[in-house]
Amino acid sequence: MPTPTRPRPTGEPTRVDGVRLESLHVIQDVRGAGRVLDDVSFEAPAARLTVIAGSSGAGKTVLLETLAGLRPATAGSVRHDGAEPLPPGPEFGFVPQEDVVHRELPLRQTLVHAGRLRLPSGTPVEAVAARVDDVLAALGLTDRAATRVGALSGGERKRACVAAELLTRPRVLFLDEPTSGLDPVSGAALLATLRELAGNGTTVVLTTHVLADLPRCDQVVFLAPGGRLAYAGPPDALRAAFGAQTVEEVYAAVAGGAVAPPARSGAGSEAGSAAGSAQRAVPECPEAVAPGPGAVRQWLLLTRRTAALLVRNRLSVAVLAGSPVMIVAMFAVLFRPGAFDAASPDPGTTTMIMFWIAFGAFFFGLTYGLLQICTELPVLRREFLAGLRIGPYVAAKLTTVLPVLAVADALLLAVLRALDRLPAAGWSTYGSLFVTSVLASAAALALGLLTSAAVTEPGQATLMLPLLCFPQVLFSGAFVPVPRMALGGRVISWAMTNRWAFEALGGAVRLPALWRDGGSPMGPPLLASYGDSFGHPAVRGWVVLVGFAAVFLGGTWAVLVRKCRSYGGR
Ligand SMILES: Nc1ncnc2c1ncn2[C@@H]1O[C@H](COP(=O)(O)OP(=O)(O)OP(=O)(O)O)[C@@H](O)[C@H]1O
Repeated sequence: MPTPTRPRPTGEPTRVDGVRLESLHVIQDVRGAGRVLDDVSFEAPAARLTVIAGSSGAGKTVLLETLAGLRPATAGSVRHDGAEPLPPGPEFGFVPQEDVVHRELPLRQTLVHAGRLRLPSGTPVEAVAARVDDVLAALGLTDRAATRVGALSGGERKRACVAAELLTRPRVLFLDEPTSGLDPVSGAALLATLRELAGNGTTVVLTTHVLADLPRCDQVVFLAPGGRLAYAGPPDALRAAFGAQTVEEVYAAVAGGAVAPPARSGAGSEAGSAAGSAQRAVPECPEAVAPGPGAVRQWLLLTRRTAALLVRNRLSVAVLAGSPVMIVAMFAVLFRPGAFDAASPDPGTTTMIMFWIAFGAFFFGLTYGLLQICTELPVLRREFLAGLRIGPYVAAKLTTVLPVLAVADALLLAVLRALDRLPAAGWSTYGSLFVTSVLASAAALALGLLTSAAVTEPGQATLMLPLLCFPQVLFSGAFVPVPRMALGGRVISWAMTNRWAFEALGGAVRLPALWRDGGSPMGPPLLASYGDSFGHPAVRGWVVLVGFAAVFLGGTWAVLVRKCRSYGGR
């Protein structure tokens, strides 16, 4: 493992004007967990490093999110510079427990993407690059700039998350357990970096389980089980406040219900002064901060980033390239050539070829979509706080992945024609087959995105694959023609995109005429079974597929807005 490098100074660091934070008699009731914070009052002074400690489940994360203004308090209040917390903007930094930078790209490129999304609209590319270089140097990451984020050590990756936050020079930075899982040297280096940030004016608040973090901060806030404040004050007075020899003894005393006397802990007095100042304070007018990029620019930036991530992700590339190759290979060995020969067709095979083209297009779309969102939800939620809009985000997924799907669909049709598994027909027939395939893929991609947005982890998305595929096969109308289905089956088949794609494809290659006039004894009975399944204009199927895609994309948008707005359990 590379030795953690100490941050290097980069000329004269720009001082920022840190935010003074106050927690005033905060009570936080969480559904399912009861009272998590119980009358917590303290002040986190501007330009200081405050550490929130306490045993597991004491409410440290909830307190951090409440102090950050991400969770409204059930009772009591939180003040930033004596006023209501403003919605998060460029002056606000927040690093949750999960990593909030993509792992696929080199560190510098990752930060340039983050900078272009977060820095004010119109910031020149060179200025973004210069800012990224400054931040990399300030965090001692310059020599790791070309390394893929996923290949960084845990401590370096945590600093990479902090780097993304520093791009906008935040006045306040919240971090949830940034030193957890780091070796003592990496943890100490990160703490030193955060101290330096506080020295430059940023108010830094972090939660921790690491005892060594406590003496390195300016103030300790100690939570007792049940979310009561046990201590708030300087770290060097912590042990004395509990009559303890070691910090471990403090943990044990607090677990047993000990609370430091208010006068010594400073909690009461500071809370008092905080409350007083809250009444006195004239809410400061927030500095005018230039807005970030608008919706169209966000869409362009996200499209570029999604494309870069797509080609860098080995699993995506394997799925992108592997699925069409696998399906074409299976077609070639499964079906004999010439099934569409007008003089002696093979009606059963023509049905199956149409079905598997429809299902292939569906499968490409679904598999491409399923891992798109769930693998980066923590990044999206953090960027949402920084001003990213969900509409451009979902649109960027579509505009990046759909062209790849279109190429896969076109290749599938071209190879099948070249292998004589599709009829010799004109451009209008193949144009219709192509449009139907692309729309089937688009609807499936949208279904994949919706599923990816709705699940809580990638493993669940993978489990959803068979669940989503089975009904599309069974109720497509290929194996049991729709007119032969029971009433319930017919109703369900309406909701299957594969049914509409299958019928439009069958109509495009004129299956009814081939079966009726082709001279195969199998033709007329099949025609009787399928009824008028293929008798509608392809446009009908296209409209239905576009409708499904729109509904699924709308659902994806709604789910993501709900998930992003509920940051901090709201
Ligand atoms: N969204 C939520 N829904 C239900 N319970 C919650 C939610 N958020 C927090 N809690 C509960 O609130 C309590 C405090 O949680 P919190 O994550 O703040 O603890 P913590 O001190 O940070 O713990 P740890 O150190 O283990 O991370 C826990 O009992 C937790 O289960």
